[in-house]
Amino acid sequence: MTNREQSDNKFGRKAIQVEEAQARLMNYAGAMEAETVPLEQSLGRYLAESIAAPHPFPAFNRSGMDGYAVVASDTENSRDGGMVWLKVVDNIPCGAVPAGAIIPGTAARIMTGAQVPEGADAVVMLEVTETRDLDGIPHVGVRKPIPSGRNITPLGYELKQGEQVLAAGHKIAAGDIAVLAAFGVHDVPVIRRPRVGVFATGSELLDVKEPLQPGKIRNSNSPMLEALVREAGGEPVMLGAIADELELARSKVHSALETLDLVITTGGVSVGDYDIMGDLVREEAGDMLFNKIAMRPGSVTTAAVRGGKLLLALSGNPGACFVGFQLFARPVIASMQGASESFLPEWTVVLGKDYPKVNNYFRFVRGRLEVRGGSIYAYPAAIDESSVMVTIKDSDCLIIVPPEERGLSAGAKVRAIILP
Ligand SMILES: Nc1nc2c(c(=O)[nH]1)N[C@H]1C(S)=C(S)[C@@H](COP(=O)(O)OP(=O)(O)OC[C@H]3O[C@@H](n4cnc5c(N)ncnc54)[C@H](O)[C@@H]3O)O[C@H]1N2
Ligand code: MOO
Ligand SMILES: [Mg+2]
Repeated sequence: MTNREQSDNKFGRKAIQVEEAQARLMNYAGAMEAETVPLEQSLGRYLAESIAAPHPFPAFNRSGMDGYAVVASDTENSRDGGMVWLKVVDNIPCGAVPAGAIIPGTAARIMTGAQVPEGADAVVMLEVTETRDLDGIPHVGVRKPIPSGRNITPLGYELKQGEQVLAAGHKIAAGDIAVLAAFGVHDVPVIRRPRVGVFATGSELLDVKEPLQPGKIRNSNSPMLEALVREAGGEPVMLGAIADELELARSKVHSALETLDLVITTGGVSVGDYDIMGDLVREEAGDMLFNKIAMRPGSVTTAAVRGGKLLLALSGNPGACFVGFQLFARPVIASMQGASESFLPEWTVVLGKDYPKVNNYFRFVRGRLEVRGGSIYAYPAAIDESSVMVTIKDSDCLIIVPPEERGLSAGAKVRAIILP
């Protein structure tokens, strides 16, 4: 047993791997109920059902140009530079229904987006036509043959009726909203957002509005977590900060878990005298999922289940709190919204500069991505200790540094988790 393992054992802690911790959490991160939201509020929500096209799209043969709808074979005779004159029998603006079919020798003036009349199989663009009256009747002259189908988008070109267009669990983006609107889905079936209680523990914590006092710090993790929960699609319910008192924490946790869907705390999970969240979870060992993970930062991240609901106790150290959220809270919140993909994407990137630090755990290093010469580079933050807050803002990825004997050199291929 290593020294580290001996000391973990003394405190009733046994480190598990990141994937194992994630898997244990996901067992309790089932999707919430479905609800409907107005289309204009559906951005970023996860679809509760798949959506199939209720009708073909487009629902009629659509003109792609302003010009004349013609029978293509009529224009054959213009092959040798001769002009073919067609009788103009209709004028079809967008939104109108053609008066009748086009027969050989006739044409209809038509606008972009308007319904192509029966019989017509091509649209000649306005710029290559001439007009004149013959016997007081308007005629259009076409100088070149046009192939059948030209400038017409056929019915069902984009989607056939019944074709699945959006899958359940898909996160709705602007393009999806266009699809839903086009199909008349004004009440969108989505999974309810989980209500996520957030509170901080720490007798040193001041509110953002309070003046600084000796030995104290402002609570920066709570507002950060509020933003992270919102970004992940959850509905944050801010429960303030409490002093490091076990009974206070116990009643806060219990009441929050009774009314909310998930509770996230920050602080007090290590082995210090006032690390009450660690004690709280240990005391109710039957409920504990884990209290040590083989990772840095955030090794002390702790989780428990009560009444089927998750308590995720993140470290107080800001860097560890942030990383713990991205690795554990974000996928849980996504999965509770029925997301088909709960985890952040991982890319293979090139390490931009040496990373000499080593340890026997996986390390998730805050980094910045840069594209150069067709390759994606990731630069580790200048200071990335767990206790450091300020470089969180400079990071758009977490570089995964495996537990190696030696550090990594610039140019090494590494995996990186891409932050939203
Ligand atoms: N003897 C040991 N000491 C520590 C160990 C260990 O294994 N043995 N682990 C270290 C590691 S790793 C971490 S990470 C921290 C975890 O600390 P806690 O989760 O118990 O967090 P606190 O003790 O409450 O606070 C740590 C640090 O973070 C600041 N903090 C706390 N809450 C907030 C907040 N809401 N906003 C901003 N900053 C916050 C707090 O003031 C402390 O500076 O333990 C190590 N120690
Ligand atoms: O494991 Mo602590 O959470 O490094 O930073
Ligand atoms: Mg502590």
